[in-house]
Amino acid sequence: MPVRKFKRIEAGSFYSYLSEGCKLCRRGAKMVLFVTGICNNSCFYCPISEERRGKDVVFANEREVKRIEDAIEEANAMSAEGIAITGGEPLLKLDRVVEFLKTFKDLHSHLYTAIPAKESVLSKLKHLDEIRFHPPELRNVKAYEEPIKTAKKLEMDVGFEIPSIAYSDELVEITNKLDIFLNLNELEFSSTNYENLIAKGFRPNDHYGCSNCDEIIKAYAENVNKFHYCSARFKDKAQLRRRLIRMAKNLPDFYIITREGTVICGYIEGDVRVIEEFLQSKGLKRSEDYVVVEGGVETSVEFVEEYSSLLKKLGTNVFIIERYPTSKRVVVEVNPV
Ligand SMILES: C[S@@+](CC[C@H](N)C(=O)[O-])C[C@H]1O[C@@H](n2cnc3c(N)ncnc32)[C@H](O)[C@@H]1O
Ligand code: SF4
Repeated sequence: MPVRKFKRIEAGSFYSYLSEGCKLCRRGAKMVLFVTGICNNSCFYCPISEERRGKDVVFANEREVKRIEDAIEEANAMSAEGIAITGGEPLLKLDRVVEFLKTFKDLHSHLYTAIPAKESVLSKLKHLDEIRFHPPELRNVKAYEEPIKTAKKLEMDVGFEIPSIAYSDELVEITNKLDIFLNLNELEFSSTNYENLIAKGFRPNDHYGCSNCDEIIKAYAENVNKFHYCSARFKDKAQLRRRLIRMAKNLPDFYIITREGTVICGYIEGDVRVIEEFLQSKGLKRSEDYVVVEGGVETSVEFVEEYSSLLKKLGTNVFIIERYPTSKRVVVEVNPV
């Protein structure tokens, strides 16, 4: 990979230009707002999961959003400094986007879209700081020239963002001519695009990125002035891990935070009323020393180790678990005490 003008190389990612949205994202400080799973395009590489694809669902990171308060709660849980508005196609739900922009107007915002939106639409996106256009399958790139000019006029930072599927002379020419940035994502494999990508000749690497896209990446890197390449490994190893650590730090102190951003704690499974009575009799305070979760209570490792026999006599099951600090609490390891 060429290194001539690139500022930093980390986990395979490198850049000559980094937008404010990318700076925050690299620090794990962006909350991803998935505005709708609906989209009128059908890119062969679209990575959207079955759970979301084609469905009018809203998520803030992994948390399903039924009311705007759910998104606010998630933003607080990770001390978000910015929002990344995506989908599906967010501009198909313009009112929702406008509402999110208003709610989070004090945070940095960037939006992904495959629609070459007109001024009548773009001008409604008040408070939007940054916009990234994606011409589906790199077709009809010219259609984005006017929207790019309009977005610049509206004082947004503007760029293209595409996966590394092919080199496009036209896209590079417009990027340099209009002095915008290009974010090139390493083409990522998912369960929903895997067969399509294999059929087109792409091959996955260890990080579900692309093992045979190097020539395409190199060509963009050599020809685009404001360039940023974001690898699948970087997204997983740095970006996600940093967001997890931010979330973990907002949990009560009894959780042990690992380098990967997971947390380790004691988990007491059983009748919450009985467990709470016991914990409080030992001087533990709710929210500070223990947390009520689905199916039981989480508390410190030391506590469950010390009181496991008594807790079992109360009819509970006692474990030490390692889990993600996210709203879904995905458990990665369980050890009975
Ligand atoms: C999934 S799209 C959703 C928003 C909007 N529909 C769009 O296409 O811009 C968000 C971003 O993911 C990028 N993308 C799509 N498929 C990808 C893949 N398989 N690997 C890496 N990036 C991908 C797109 O270029 C876009 O910038
Ligand atoms: S435009 Fe975006 S959401 Fe729609 S199919 Fe393409 S990548 Fe997926």
